[in-house]
Amino acid sequence: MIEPYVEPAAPGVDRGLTNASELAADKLVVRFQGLAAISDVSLKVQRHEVFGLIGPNGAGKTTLVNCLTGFQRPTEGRIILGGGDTAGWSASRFREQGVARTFQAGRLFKDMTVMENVEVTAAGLGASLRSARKHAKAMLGWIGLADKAALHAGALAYTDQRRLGIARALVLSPAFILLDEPAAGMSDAECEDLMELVASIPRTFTCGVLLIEHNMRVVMGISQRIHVLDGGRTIAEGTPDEIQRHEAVLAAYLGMEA
Ligand SMILES: Nc1ncnc2c1ncn2[C@@H]1O[C@H](COP(=O)(O)OP(=O)(O)OP(=O)(O)O)[C@@H](O)[C@H]1O
Repeated sequence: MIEPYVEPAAPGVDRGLTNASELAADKLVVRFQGLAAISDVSLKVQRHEVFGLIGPNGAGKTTLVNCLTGFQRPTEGRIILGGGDTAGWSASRFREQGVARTFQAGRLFKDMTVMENVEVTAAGLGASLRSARKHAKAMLGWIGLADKAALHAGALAYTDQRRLGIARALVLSPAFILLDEPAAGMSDAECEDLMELVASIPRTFTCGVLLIEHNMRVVMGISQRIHVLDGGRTIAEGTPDEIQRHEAVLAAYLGMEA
């Protein structure tokens, strides 16, 4: 059961970073030395939803998320945040404007405590240390890591490291959070907890979620809409029910464990 999130009385991190109701890719193309990793992909993530992004290995999911967060410049096309073009924005500008992400590899400060990991992230956006600490504490309580706040991040079990990554992204008070395979390596029971947690993000934080996930039970269970890539191209978009019956999707996954 997830605890209610209690926002600290004096938030140091501005919650109104952006009023954007949508984060969109418009006719996106990314080429690496001539190889098209993304070809003419358009999608829109809305602030009230969990939006799943799936596709076989090498489909272009991470490249797309890299573009949506300023880690990769599109070769063609645009990334639009709340109707405004983001051309030329750095990754830190995306973060400041309310687009946060987690990474497959975690990227935690392993020698710092769990609390410090969240605190420095909040402080990095300009919050005072006191207010960053308040936020970090509230966030760790919500995500279920309060009792591990004093441990080194490197000492956490893998699944708790994933939670910490999400806590760090959420403490930035984002309008959108992009989660790269949060369920990787988790047991069925851990996946259940994660599903409950991720599904609650839009209403708890007024924050849209883009979820890359290979675990079909997770992505089908909590996404309102799902976009499917294969070989850098869009092959389908729809509700979980529609996607599970979609012929091109079934063909793309044929022979793969889904
Ligand atoms: N920096 C890069 N330089 C060259 N090619 C790249 C680079 N990044 C990705 N690619 C290629 O682009 C294609 C899409 O890769 P990407 O990692 O986006 O796929 P993915 O759907 O996230 O895969 P996975 O599910 O395995 O993480 C692949 O063919 C990959 O080899």
